[in-house]
Amino acid sequence: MLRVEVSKQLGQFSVDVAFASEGRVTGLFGPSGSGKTSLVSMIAGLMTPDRGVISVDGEALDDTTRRFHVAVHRRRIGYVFQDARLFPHLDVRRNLDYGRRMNRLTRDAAQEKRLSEMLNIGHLLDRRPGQLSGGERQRVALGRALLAQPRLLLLDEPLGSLDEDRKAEILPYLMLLRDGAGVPMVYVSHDPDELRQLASHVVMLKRGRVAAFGGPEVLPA
Ligand SMILES: Nc1ncnc2c1ncn2[C@@H]1O[C@H](COP(=O)(O)OP(=O)(O)OP(=O)(O)O)[C@@H](O)[C@H]1O
Repeated sequence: MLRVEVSKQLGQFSVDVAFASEGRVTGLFGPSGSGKTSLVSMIAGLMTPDRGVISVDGEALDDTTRRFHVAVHRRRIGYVFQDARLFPHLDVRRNLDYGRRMNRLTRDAAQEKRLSEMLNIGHLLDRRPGQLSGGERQRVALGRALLAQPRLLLLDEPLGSLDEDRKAEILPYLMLLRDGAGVPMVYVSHDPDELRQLASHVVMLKRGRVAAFGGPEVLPA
C-alpha cells in the first residue's frame, strides 16, 4: 500500500495531500499546475515534505515527526519521465543494465528475458538511443527502471511526448507490465482516457489538494 500524507509550501503554491492506495496503478490526475509533479517528486525523494508521512507497504520513506527521510538512491523507487532520458552514449543493453549496476544487484537473467519479451526490446539491444523511435525509447526506459527492482514505479506522463498512434502502441505494454511485472505504479496523466485504461485507483488533484479519490469513475467523461 502507498500512503501519502504531505504538506509542502512552494512559493505561492502549497501542496496538502492525503491518500492511501492499494492499487496496482494509482493514477494522479489533474490540470496543469495542480501539483502532480511536485507530489511525485516527494514520493521519489527528490523533494522533502515540510510535514507528513510517505510509506510503501508499511515502510516509511519520509516521516517528518521523526525527521526521517530516506535518500533518493536508497528509496528503491523507479522513475520514468515524459522524455525517456536514456544515456545517449550507451547502447540499449548498457542502458538497461544501468539501474541494476548502480544498485549493485546481481544479474537476474530470467527477469531480463521476461521484461525484454514483455516490452519487445530484445532486437534493440545493440542500438543507441539516437537510433530508436520515441516509443522504443520509452519501452527501454520502462525496462531500465524495472530491472533496478523498484518497490514502486513512478511514471510522469510517460506518453506525453508521443503522438496518438505511438500512444496506442505503448499502452498495451503498460497494461502488460501492470498485470505481469508485480510492481505497483503511480501514473501521472492529464488524459482521462489513458487513466481509464490503466488505473485501478485515481487521485484527482486541484490546486494542490485532493479533489476526489476513488476508482476510474471519478474521472471526467
Ligand atoms: N520550487 C518551486 N517553487 C515555487 N513554485 C513551484 C515550485 N515547484 C512547483 N511550483 C509551482 O507549483 C505548482 C504546481 O506545479 P507542478 O509541476 O507540481 O504541477 P503539475 O500538475 O505537475 O503541472 P503539469 O501538468 O503542467 O506538469 C505550479 O504553479 C508551479 O509553478
